[in-house]
Amino acid sequence: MIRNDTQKCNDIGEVRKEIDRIDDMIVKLIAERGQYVKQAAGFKKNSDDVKAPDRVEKVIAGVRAKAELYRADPDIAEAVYRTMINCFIGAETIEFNSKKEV
Ligand SMILES: O=C(O)C(=O)C[C@]1(C(=O)O)C=C[C@@H](O)C=C1
Repeated sequence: MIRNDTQKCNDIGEVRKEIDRIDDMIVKLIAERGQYVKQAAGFKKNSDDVKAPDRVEKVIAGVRAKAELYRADPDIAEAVYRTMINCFIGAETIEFNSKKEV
């Protein structure tokens, strides 16, 4: 759930409790996203397909637009996504190579 009604915190403990709550959601979503990225490997023919640079740029453009909509910093969203997708390409490459060997 997206909450735009952020709470006014009274101390750093309250701030960190909210950050920990949000991190729990983010990590769960990274895990879920990762499962779909692994599945993507099964539909690809070669390592260029795995890297899919055109798709990466589409994802980044979409993420920047969503960041504007939700009042997040688009540069932060892009940097986070570029790092995350690079890591996912690594995981997808391992998955792709393991399927090839079967
Ligand atoms: O869309 C794909 O083809 C994916 O494999 C997913 C994904 C991503 O994490 O968004 C990962 C690897 C590719 O570089 C492109 C995008």
